[in-house]
Amino acid sequence: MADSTILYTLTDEAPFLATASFLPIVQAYAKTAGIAIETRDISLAARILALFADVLKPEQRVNDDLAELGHLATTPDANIIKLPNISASVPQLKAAIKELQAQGYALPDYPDEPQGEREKDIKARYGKAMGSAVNPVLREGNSDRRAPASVKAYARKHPHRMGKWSSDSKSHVAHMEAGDFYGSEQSYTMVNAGSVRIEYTSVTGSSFPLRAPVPVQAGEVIDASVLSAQALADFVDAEIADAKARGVLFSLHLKATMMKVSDPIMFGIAVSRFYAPVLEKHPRTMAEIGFNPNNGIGDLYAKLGQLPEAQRVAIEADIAALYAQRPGLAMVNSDKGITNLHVPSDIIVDASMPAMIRDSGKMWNAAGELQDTKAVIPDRNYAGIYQAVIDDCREHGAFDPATMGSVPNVGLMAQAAEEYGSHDKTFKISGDGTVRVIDEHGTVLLQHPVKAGDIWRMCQTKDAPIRDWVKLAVTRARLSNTPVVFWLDPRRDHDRSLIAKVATYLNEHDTSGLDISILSPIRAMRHSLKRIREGKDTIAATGNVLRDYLTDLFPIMELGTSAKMLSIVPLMAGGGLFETGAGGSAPKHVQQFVAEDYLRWDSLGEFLALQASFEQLAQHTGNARAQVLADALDAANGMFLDNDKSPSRKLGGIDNRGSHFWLALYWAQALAAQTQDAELAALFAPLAKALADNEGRIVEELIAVQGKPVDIGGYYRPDMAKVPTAMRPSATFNAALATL
Ligand SMILES: NC(=O)C1=CN([C@@H]2O[C@H](COP(=O)(O)OP(=O)(O)OC[C@H]3O[C@@H](n4cnc5c(N)ncnc54)[C@H](OP(=O)(O)O)[C@@H]3O)[C@@H](O)[C@H]2O)C=CC1
Ligand SMILES: O=C(O)CCC(=O)C(=O)O
Ligand SMILES: [Mg+2]
Repeated sequence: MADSTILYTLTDEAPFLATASFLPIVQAYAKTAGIAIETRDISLAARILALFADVLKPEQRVNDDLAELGHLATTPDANIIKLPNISASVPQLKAAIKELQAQGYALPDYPDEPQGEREKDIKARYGKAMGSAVNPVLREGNSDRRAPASVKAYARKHPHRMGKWSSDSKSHVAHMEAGDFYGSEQSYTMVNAGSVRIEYTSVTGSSFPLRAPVPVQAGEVIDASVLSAQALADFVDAEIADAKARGVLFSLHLKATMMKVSDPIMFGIAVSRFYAPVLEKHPRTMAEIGFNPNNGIGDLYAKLGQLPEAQRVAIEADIAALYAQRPGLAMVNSDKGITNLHVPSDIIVDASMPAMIRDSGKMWNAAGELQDTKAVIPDRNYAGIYQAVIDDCREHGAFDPATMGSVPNVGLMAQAAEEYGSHDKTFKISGDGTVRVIDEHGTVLLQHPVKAGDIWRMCQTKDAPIRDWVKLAVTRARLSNTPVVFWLDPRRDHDRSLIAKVATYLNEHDTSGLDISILSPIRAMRHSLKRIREGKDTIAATGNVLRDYLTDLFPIMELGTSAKMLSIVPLMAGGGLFETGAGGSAPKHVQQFVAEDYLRWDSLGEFLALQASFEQLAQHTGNARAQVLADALDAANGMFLDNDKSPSRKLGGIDNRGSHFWLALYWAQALAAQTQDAELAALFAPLAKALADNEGRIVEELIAVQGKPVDIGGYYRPDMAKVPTAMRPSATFNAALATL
């Protein structure tokens, strides 16, 4: 890679569309400082194509850009801007395969139940594109996510609407009391580097390894835990009955995308229990059509079409009768009849719980009204934090974005830390027995009795990332003069291992005058909420899961969205990975765009990431102009916020494309006005003038296209001839940019 190169990722859905409008601006401006902005395609479609190069025609083959970026992330030269991408559930994966096949790619179908070696290989390959397959590869550093001061000031000036809370809200979180991962966790800190084997022994005494030995480093923390399938099923049954008795909606919140092995199984158990009367009445039909509850009840609806009319109608009637007896299900889309149990990727806990909390603790019912809800989050490791927020809102009312403080996050994330790296060590257990983790000397480090159907998993957390995480927390506390709380639970074995390491590594730093504490997650939540109501900030230093949860929760409460977050990953090898915002790829936005040519995606996260990326490049390469670009972009971001140029939600205002115009204008103006680099100022002065002079016309051209359906020639792999046309509809703006 040339010195002055920034790699900008092409991803999926809304952020991909936004890139078609924003990237030409960035490339034009960056060029003036000799900076090349190259793209790398890590979309779901591109990742699938890279995995199946051997079955494609030579001209259809694509480079494995993700592997390239993953390697780069371990080098000091890395400067990567990473937009959110799809972490595909099985239904999404199948839809992407179908679309690519229709576009002429000879990909094999996804085999649900692989027969023979060839199909097993196909399924294993698709498995690599499934779920959270990108972030863990790139995240070779820990996470620093926060609302920059300008963004916080904007939110205080323009507080978003927060649903009112009432003290008699019946909404609550339900979790298991036993038999979950929390209750069974065991942890061990490796003394020496080497490897461990994961061995299953049946009750009859036969043993086999569940996978190849796992390499481990000295000082690495390994954990194992097991979730009882029976206990989960019993729990779900009880919660269905309780939701009915209390007259609240039933909703399930998991992370089936990122926890791609465990959580689809848990989701499937909930689907099986909720629809048990129907599924148990028609077992043969269910097997015939190949219904898999792990893919959601949407899979059943999709497959019912294969049945003869009479049979289909009978099952549909049984489902309708079941709905009359069951508690109401929370809806993902009540207009379209999409329930909380339809597709596992529709109820991703990090985004779905904050949305509920923002909406007065309610979710949508089938009639399209908001209603109190039972949020089912089975495992106790993290469920309690959401109950703490609900308790706080019931007692004190909704949070006030105009006055509330902030909770920045320093997250332990590097090298697939903790649960988020566990999917290749997570197993659905085939029969009753024991699972053991054994070192090279034959010493049993961890062991659990298991039953058929249970989910057993092992997590790994390497020592260097823990040390780096503590350092990052101290650095952020010092730089921002903010107290830091480590969210660690002394009742968890893993967290106790971490508490010991945190104590050790804190000693490596000058912590004089800093306020550093360790609290269990529920206490840490209560403490942070109390302070936030007083307008005070508290850094949350958390593990990987809480990082994910809190960096949607707090931004959504404080800023109305996680799109406005600065999300930096200082890579341990010295480079920088700049994530954009803390949210996802917003599928709902694409639906709206295709229907009415209006994209409400907010690119502020991209703007913030770009500023940080230019700054890193300036420091790493000594390119002074990169710093001028960064400073001017910082000023432009301030102007953008002051003038409230984020896309509005509805047709008629400026959308994502319009917001890019304003950013380009403010950035050009800031570059023309700066005095550090006179040549650069002279270069941007005519553009700044042209954009300002033509503002009315450009905005008009951008708004004129709205209101009609738009064809982008594909969802997972849109047509690259159609997308730029759709995303760059202002001839005047395009012509002005071309003069640079
Ligand atoms: N870093 C990553 O790569 C991440 C990827 N994902 C992936 O994204 C997909 C969707 O996930 P989901 O959990 O639904 O979460 P999303 O964050 O995509 O969507 C939830 C809602 O958040 C709002 N939102 C998020 N980002 C923006 C933005 N930049 N501008 C405006 N609004 C925004 C939208 O609200 P509204 O509709 O009200 O405007 C959106 O509907 C999944 O495939 C998931 O795996 C998820 C999280 C992170
Ligand atoms: O990688 C994913 O699937 C989601 C990542 C995510 O939600 C986050 O990091 O906040
Ligand atoms: Mg998240």
